[in-house]
Amino acid sequence: MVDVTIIGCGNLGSALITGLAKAGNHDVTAYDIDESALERVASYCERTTSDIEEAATSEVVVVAVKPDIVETVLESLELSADQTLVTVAAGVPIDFVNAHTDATVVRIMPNLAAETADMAAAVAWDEVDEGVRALLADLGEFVEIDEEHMDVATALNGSGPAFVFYFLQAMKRAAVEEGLDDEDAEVLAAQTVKGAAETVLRSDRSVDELIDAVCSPNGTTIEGMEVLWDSDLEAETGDALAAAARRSRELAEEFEHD
Ligand SMILES: NC(=O)C1=CN([C@@H]2O[C@H](COP(=O)(O)OP(=O)(O)OC[C@H]3O[C@@H](n4cnc5c(N)ncnc54)[C@H](O)[C@@H]3O)[C@@H](O)[C@H]2O)C=CC1
Ligand SMILES: O=C(O)[C@@H]1CCC=N1
Repeated sequence: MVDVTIIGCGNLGSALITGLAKAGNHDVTAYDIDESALERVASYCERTTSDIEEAATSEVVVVAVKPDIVETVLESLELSADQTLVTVAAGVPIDFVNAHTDATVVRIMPNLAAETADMAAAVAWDEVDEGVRALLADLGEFVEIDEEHMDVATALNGSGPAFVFYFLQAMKRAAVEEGLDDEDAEVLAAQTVKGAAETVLRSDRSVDELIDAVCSPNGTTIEGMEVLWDSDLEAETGDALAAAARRSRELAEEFEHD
């Protein structure tokens, strides 16, 4: 059992807590200044606290507050060199966090699918941290990247779930327009996205080969694919990703000027 504290139990912090509870390999302490946030996660963790000193005793301390609150939290958090501080905040550089703590700093870009242990995460570290590696492995898939690529990771796997939710909803709405029941359409759209993603992760075939495998000659799929290939969807998706990455770089600049 690795002791982990999650500081900030909002959307992301609570997803991490729920996912870790599912895996069962961590002793989790939840800390927040908002009592109602602690109440919402209480059944998924070993303890909740609003005492920062108690929160600071774990081997791994994850700071999951909004980027503009990170500095306040770091200033109240006394960690030692044998502890690890994990930062998840968009745009907050490792150097900034290092300047506020004696702990080893690991920067990750997680996502909301931590809740079901289906998280995609990118991690940047000077040296592999075994405690964080085990935590990430429990929550889904992760890749190691250089910190300079954190902005694009933030856009791809941090913001990415929202982009996929949007696409899923567009598929669902179109099916409802064609007459399908709303709930049935949601189940079919969501399971289709999940299955397609699993297929990409588990298959040796490229995405283009997989598209080809669904497109029967003179069948239905090719008719839809022709519409997508003729559309601006690929360019628009690229623009959405670029806009999110640009915002991550902007946030980082704010920290460099501090
Ligand atoms: N929401 C997402 O999908 C993702 C968020 N992140 C990062 O995670 C961080 C948190 O984002 P969200 O969970 O969406 O925000 P949120 O607003 O849902 O949650 C933040 C939590 O921090 C708490 N908080 C505020 N001040 C605090 C303090 N001084 N001490 C302790 N707790 C405090 C709030 O009460 C709240 O429960 C951000 O830095 C964001 O960039 C990263 C990847 C994905
Ligand atoms: O929108 C945001 O700023 C955070 C970071 C990545 C996902 N949510």
